Amino acid sequence: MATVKVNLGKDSYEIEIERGLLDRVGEKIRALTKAEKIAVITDDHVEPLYGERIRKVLTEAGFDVRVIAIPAGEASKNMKVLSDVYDALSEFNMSRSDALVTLSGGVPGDLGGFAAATYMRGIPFFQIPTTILAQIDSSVGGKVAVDLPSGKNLAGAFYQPKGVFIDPDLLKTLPTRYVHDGLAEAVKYGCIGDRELFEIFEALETEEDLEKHIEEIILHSVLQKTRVVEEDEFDTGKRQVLNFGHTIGHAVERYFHYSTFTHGEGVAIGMSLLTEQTEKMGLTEKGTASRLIRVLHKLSLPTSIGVPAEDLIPQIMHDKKRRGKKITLVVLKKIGEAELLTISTDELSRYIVTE
Ligand SMILES: NC(=O)c1ccc[n+]([C@@H]2O[C@H](COP(=O)([O-])OP(=O)(O)OC[C@H]3O[C@@H](n4cnc5c(N)ncnc54)[C@H](O)[C@@H]3O)[C@@H](O)[C@H]2O)c1
Ligand SMILES: O=C(O)C(=O)C[C@@H](O)[C@H](O)[C@H](O)COP(=O)(O)O
Ligand SMILES: [Zn+2]
Repeated sequence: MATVKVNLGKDSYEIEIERGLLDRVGEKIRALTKAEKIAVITDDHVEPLYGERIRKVLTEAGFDVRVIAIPAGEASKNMKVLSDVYDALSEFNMSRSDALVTLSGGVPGDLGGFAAATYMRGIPFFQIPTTILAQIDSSVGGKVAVDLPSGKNLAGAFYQPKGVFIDPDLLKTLPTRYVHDGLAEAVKYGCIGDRELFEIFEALETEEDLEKHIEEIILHSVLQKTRVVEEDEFDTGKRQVLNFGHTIGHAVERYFHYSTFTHGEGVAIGMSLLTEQTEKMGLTEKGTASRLIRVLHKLSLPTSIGVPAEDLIPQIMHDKKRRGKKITLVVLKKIGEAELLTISTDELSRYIVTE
C-alpha cells in the first residue's frame, strides 16, 4: 500500500495504491466530497466486470449513483460521445456540487475528465483507473481531452482530479495486449528519467516475473509522473518530456484511424524510430536504441512501421509541442536521461525516418 501526494497548491490531491481498494472507495470519496449524486463514467467492457461493485460501494456510502457506459475503444474519444455524456449528466439532473467518477482505462478517463472539467464549467471528479496505462499515466496529472478528426487530444483542458484510487487487482481481467500496451508508458518513464525502472524491464524473463514486479512498476511510474507534473503542471517546459515517443506515436494512431495500433503501441513505435535516428545523428549514446527495442520486443510491442515518413509528417504538424514553424522533440541522451530539442518544422524529415 502506498499514498503519493500530488502537490499543486489548492489543486493538490492524493493517489492511493492498494489491492482491493475498489471495495473501499465509497467511504474514501465520501470523505472528500459533499456530493449527493455521482455519475460513473466507464465503458461497455468494464461495466459488466465492475459496474455492480462500484454501484454498490457508492450507494452504501450514501450517494445516488448513475453508471454511464460508453462504447469501448479510442474511436469513442470524440465530441459526439462527449455530447452524449453531457446529455446523460443533465438527464441525471446533476448539479455543480455533484461529482463524477471514472472507472476505466484512459479513453473514458480522458473523456470523462473533460466532461467533468466543462459540465456546468466544472464539477469535482475522481479517477479509478482499470488499465495499466491509466494506473501509471492517464489518471495522474490532469490532462483531459477528446480527439478531433484532425488529431489526438486536440480539444481538452488541464483539470486535476480530487483523488486517484489505484487497485492493482483490477488488472487481473485486463487482456494481455493491454497489459503490454500500458507498459510502453512505463518503459517511457525508464527512458526519460528512471534508469532503475528501465533495468527492471531488462531483467524480466517471464510473464510471471512481470506480475511479481507490477506494483513496483506502478509506484516508480506514478512517482515520476507526479514529480514532473508538480514542476510544470501546464506543459510549458519540463512536462514535455512525458511526450517522448508521442510525436510519431499520435500520428501513427491517427493514420490508421485508431483501429490498428493502441496508444502504447504507437508510443513504442515512436520511441524506437526517433531513438534509432538520433543515435545515428550522434545525439544519443550508442547502443541506446537496441537496448530500448530489445525491451519493447520482450513486451511484444511494435517498434517500426511500413508507412512513408512523408505520410506522417502532415499529422505531426498537429503535435501540441509545435509553436508556429518550430517543433520540440523529446530526445534521449541515454537511458534515464532525455532532453527537449526544438527544431524547425522544415527539418522534420531528418528526424522522422520510417524506412
Ligand atoms: N491524460 C493523460 O495524461 C494520458 C496519458 C496516457 C494516455 N492517455 C490516453 O489514454 C488512452 C488509452 O488508455 P487505455 O490504454 O487505458 O485505453 P482504454 O481505456 O481504451 O482501455 C483499453 C481496453 O481495455 C479494456 N479494459 C479497461 N480496463 C479493463 C479491465 N480492468 N479488465 C478488462 N478490460 C479492461 C477497455 O474496455 C478497452 O477495451 C488514449 O486515448 C491515450 O491518449 C492519456
Ligand atoms: O501527461 C503528460 O503530459 C503526457 O504527455 C502523458 C502522455 O503519456 C499522454 O499520452 C498525454 O495524453 C499526451 O498529451 P498530449 O499533450 O500530447 O496530447
Ligand atoms: Zn501517452
